[in-house]
Amino acid sequence: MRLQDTYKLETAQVAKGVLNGVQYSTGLTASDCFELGRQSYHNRDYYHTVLWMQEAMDRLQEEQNATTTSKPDILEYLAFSTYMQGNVARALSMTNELLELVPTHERALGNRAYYQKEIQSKASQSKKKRGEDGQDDTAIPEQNFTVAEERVKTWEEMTERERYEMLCRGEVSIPLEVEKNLKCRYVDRGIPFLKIAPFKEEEAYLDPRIVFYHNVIYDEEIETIKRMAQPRFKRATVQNYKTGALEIANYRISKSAWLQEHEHKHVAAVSKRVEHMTSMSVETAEELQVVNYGIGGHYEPHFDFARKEETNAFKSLGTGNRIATVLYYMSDVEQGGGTVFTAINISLWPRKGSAAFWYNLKPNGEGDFKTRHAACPVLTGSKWVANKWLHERGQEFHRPCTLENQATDEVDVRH
Ligand SMILES: O=C(O)CCC(=O)C(=O)O
Ligand SMILES: [Fe+2]
Repeated sequence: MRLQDTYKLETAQVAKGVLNGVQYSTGLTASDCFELGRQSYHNRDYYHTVLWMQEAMDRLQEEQNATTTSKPDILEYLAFSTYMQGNVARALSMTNELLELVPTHERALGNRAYYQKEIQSKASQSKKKRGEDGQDDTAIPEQNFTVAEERVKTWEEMTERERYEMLCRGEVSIPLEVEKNLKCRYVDRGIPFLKIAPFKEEEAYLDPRIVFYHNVIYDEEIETIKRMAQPRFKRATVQNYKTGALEIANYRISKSAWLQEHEHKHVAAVSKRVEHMTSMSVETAEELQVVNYGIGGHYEPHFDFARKEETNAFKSLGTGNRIATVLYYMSDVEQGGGTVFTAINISLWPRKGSAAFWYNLKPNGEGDFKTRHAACPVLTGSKWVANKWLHERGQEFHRPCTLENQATDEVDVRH
């Protein structure tokens, strides 16, 4: 249901196994759709119950020998959920249809009486109101459910959720005045090794500076890392805002594992490369966090740094706050799975072998709220990433702090 909403997928298309125009599977039967409707119903999600029960009904009509799902069952869910959605008249007509099929259906009889009473009491209420101006008051009011056409909202008017979903769907392109200043370059940072094989750096945004490095993790390293992480995978956790304790949360759905540099030369190499990429020390960095998102896996908008009030976060590490993030992409993702920044409205798309890098803290050590970001739900395929979080301690000579707010990060353009 989350995927359906985020990616605006039509129920009939999903039921056919078609996602954004790509045929993936053979499609769903009436009883599959019924089951999805039933699950939605149990989650009190009447909106999706109606969508999926309606689809079950359409499929049932097409299927010749459907045995597991029956029309009365569908009608019962459909009628009640339609009522819960506020359309009593339609709920009543569905209940009548159900009673034509099963005249003795007890719940339906009860519901019919209830719906009729509700409609009558609404009618008499509106009679009283209308009586005042002498208008016709005999008809039962028609339930009219046309949705007024909405004006397109500006970014400021949208909720973060709406922005997040739009960014995930790739509907937001970067403004021209921002894009025209973005550059790609080869960087060697004066490091002999990089002079031979410089990094391919691509700017994705300038304030805050978010860059991509391409071809910075090799297939062989990726294979090692995946192989090592797999047996250790646990459901990913998040830190409790107040206590600092690690907890499972529905806003982060993925599996993760931590790898140490000394465990394998490939882990060490990937970690060391972060130093070259960022010109910072990994001495105080966290271990490499490997993350795998399956279909529907996601991480809703968050900051990687700890806010002032989160006094317990990273306390035990004793290395200060998370100054920067390097996010290695270890797979392409067929559909979905972007990394989106909801405060500055940009989407990054996973590309196997690339890494994204940004500072979470401003040069004065305060958290940069513009770095708020999220991992979009994976629609098809599987997404693998590895996080390397750099900490403040040990960076004094690499990224000196300033008293000012403004970014002083110089772009290294040496060739
Ligand atoms: O997987 C992604 O694209 C982002 C992951 C992320 O933000 C995190 O793990 O903190
Ligand atoms: Fe993050």
